[in-house]
Amino acid sequence: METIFDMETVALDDEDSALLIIDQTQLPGRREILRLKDQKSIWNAIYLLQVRGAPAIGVSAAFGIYLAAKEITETDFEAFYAKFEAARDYLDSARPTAVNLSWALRRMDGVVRANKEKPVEEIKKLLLKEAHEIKAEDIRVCRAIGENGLALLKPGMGLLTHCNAGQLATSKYGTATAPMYLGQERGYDFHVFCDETRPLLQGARLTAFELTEAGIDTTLICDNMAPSVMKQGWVDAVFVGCDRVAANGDTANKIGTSYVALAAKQFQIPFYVCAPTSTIDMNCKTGGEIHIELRPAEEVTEMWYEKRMAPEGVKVYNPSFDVTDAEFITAIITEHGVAYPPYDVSLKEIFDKKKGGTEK
Ligand SMILES: CSC[C@@H](O)[C@@H](O)C(=O)COP(=O)(O)O
Repeated sequence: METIFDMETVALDDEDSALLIIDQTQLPGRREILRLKDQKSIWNAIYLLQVRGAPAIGVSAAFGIYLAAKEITETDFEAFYAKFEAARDYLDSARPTAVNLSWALRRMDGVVRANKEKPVEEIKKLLLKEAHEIKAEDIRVCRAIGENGLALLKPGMGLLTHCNAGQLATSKYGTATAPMYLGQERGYDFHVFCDETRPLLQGARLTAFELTEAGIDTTLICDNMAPSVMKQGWVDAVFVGCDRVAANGDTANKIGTSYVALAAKQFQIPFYVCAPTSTIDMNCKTGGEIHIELRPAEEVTEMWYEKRMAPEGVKVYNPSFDVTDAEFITAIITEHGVAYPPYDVSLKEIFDKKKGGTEK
């Protein structure tokens, strides 16, 4: 039977002008590939979390804006660019916190602006190439994060993760899960605890699913059980992903992450953030500047339950992310190396190293 690792989280069918995604809202029960052919359905897929996770959103946006550009019939650059900009801003409005969305769209926009002297048809080809490169880069970046993360671990360790920063959130390997997958390949025999991650259950539905599918020893826990599991000495390190890292190391990730970090600090367990440099926003000085997405009340009161479980009329506060202060983060693992506090210095060094290389 086809496993989730035989499927692509995000792909492009250029011939059919369609963005292909695994519908993550159906997992683990159904493995359905959606073919998205218009901008509204791509926007909806991002907003409704049919495709989710910061890097996967970035790759979807890159293919999405390419498809939008392909549809534009104007051959005059100014007329083409006016429509391109409108499509770019529309996609960018789907979700605010994961910086990879605007990062990928900015990168695609850069291709258009840098080639404005060329015929529009040529620009479209360059956009296609750039979108494929963003995806290929995502795979290389996740693998490098996996190697850098694994170097911090020993065989037989107990790990804990929150939300899904896995293969389903990226093009391959995941970020927080990459050291787990590489460890599995190399016989490390990790034991992984997955927080279920209320309210949308990305940990239960997605992380527990992909880790068990990979044959990794996995235990699902409710979010409020992490301190108890830590107290019993079952967790040697926490690995989480991120949606936006500020220049001082403050990190926005799925709601509940900061509570895991607090518990890890209490039990002196290293707390690692796995961060592609595309998720580090050096223009954002501190976590206080990060726009936290608020989501509909129904996600808390009734979604995933057969019957509504909360009283009608109750007020609901449903932020999708929280910010973990830098002081709770042991290290930030990037594709260019591991950054330790003080992050304002070490993250700058990581970017200097990146500039010396070929990646954007
Ligand atoms: C490598 S994915 C990192 C983050 O995007 C992930 O941890 C997360 O918070 C995802 O939130 P989601 O709302 O499911 O998109």
